[in-house]
Amino acid sequence: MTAPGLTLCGDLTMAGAPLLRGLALSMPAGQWSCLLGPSGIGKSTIGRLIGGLPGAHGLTGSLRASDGQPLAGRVAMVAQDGQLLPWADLVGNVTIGARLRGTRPDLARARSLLADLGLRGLEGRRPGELSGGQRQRVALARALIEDCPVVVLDEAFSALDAATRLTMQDMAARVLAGRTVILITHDPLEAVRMAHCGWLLEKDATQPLHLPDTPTPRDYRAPAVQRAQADLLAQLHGMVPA
Ligand SMILES: Nc1ncnc2c1ncn2[C@@H]1O[C@H](COP(=O)(O)OP(=O)(O)OP(=O)(O)O)[C@@H](O)[C@H]1O
Repeated sequence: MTAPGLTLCGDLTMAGAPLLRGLALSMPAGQWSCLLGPSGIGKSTIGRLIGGLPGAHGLTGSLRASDGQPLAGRVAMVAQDGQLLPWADLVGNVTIGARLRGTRPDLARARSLLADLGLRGLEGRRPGELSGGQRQRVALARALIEDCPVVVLDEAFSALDAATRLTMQDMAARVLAGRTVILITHDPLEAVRMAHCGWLLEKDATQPLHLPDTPTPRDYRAPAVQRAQADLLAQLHGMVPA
């Protein structure tokens, strides 16, 4: 699997009204690109656009993969709440894509992915019998089984406590290595730990993030990480009306 880079240029609308103008985002192949910005600015809308999900949004401009091939069928999404099926067990949740397509689900691979993500022995449980962190791992397994080269993580770790979040971020970096990841987050530390590049979104401007030039996932204790986190938090704080 070779992951393409993505470029998104132009103006985004929501229900016919302007949402984000002058986008010029270049998301490198096989790396993590982060989208940050105030609530309601349009981060998830960009995720849905990349994922090809329907909605009231429109783009005047272009969204292209660097290999020139269509993106359809090559993007997996992991959402904040995991969007698991409450009545299906974990294997049923992980294999839902195949079932919906009417193809034979790969049950062995589903079990193997669940085991890789630390969920061995829980395969027969329903999502309601799991912790929030375990549910997030099931959502990640469901994205991984599709073997898509592009993965959108939309607030995928936001429901977790701080320590579990760090563990999940490290695990995601490991299992998603080589894929092009779009990380949508509210958390400046998550952006600074995980992203190779990123942008702070504003209605009419897109500012690149200043991230440490070190390998990811970065150590949250490193002075450069702490400085970048504080600077980003100050920028975000300045964008919230008093
Ligand atoms: N179907 C819709 N019809 C009209 N407006 C919508 C629709 N879906 C979303 N919006 C609006 O589009 C804007 C962008 O929403 P989006 O979910 O992309 O923001 P976000 O930056 O991800 O926000 P948050 O950080 O709060 O999740 C918001 O103002 C939202 O109210």
